Amino acid sequence: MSEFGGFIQDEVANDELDRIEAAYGPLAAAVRELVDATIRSTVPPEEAALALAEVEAVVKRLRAQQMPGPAGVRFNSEGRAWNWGNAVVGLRNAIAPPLEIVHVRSGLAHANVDLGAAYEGPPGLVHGGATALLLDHIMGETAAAAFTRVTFTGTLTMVYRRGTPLGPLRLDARIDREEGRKVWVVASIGDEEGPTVEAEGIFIIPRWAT
Ligand SMILES: CCCCCCCC(=O)SCCNC(=O)CCNC(=O)[C@H](O)C(C)(C)COP(=O)(O)OP(=O)(O)OC[C@H]1O[C@@H](n2cnc3c(N)ncnc32)[C@H](O)[C@@H]1OP(=O)(O)O
Repeated sequence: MSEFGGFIQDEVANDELDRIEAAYGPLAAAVRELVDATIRSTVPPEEAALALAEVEAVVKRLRAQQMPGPAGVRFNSEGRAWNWGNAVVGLRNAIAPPLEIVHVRSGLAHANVDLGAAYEGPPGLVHGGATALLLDHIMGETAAAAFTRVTFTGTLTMVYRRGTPLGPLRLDARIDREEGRKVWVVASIGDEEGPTVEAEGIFIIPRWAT
């Protein structure tokens, strides 16, 4: 294994990656269910205590073999890249919705997502930090121009026009302009009535990546 700016070359074969993802993807989906069920359950406390013992047993089973730190962003020489722990798109991260981003072309992307009880801020509405999280990520991927370059968020501005209801939402992002190592991206998240949050960001191609 070797590392470039935190991106790790890890020669796991594609068919082995498929096997791992086929097992861990559904596991993460079940943990997302667990998060939602834990928030919304109305079973008596004694029943919750029994559930705790079962969850602790599962944690123990998974802790039997662990990576020493976070999952990182990895790639192999077969052209595959994976970021299983990513907070927005990570296949193995139950905190990630996960967002499935469609890159229409370089610099233009959208995504549909359904946010449930785990993303609540004000009653019935998405937490303002959660909308910023999702927007930051889709904007970052958009700035990266179909993964042909590395970009980091430099400045992010959010305008919250109205509350974002929990439920089905759509995100849109596009590159507005570029100048040297700076890429301006505009984006929005909203429901069927239109945008609820509009964002503008300056994404920087770091000096070390040029
Ligand atoms: C595909 C993966 C998608 C990932 C999506 C998620 C996106 C993220 O959340 S990234 C994580 C959050 N962001 C960070 O942690 C970034 C932390 N900051 C840094 O690493 C650095 O400060 C970095 C990379 C932004 C800039 O560093 P560096 O390359 O040394 O910039 P530097 O040479 O000083 O400046 C280059 C240009 O950018 C401008 N610039 C630098 N920092 C900023 C900033 N924060 N905001 C606006 N402009 C900036 C400079 O003014 C300069 O402009 P000009 O060329 O006109 O003079």
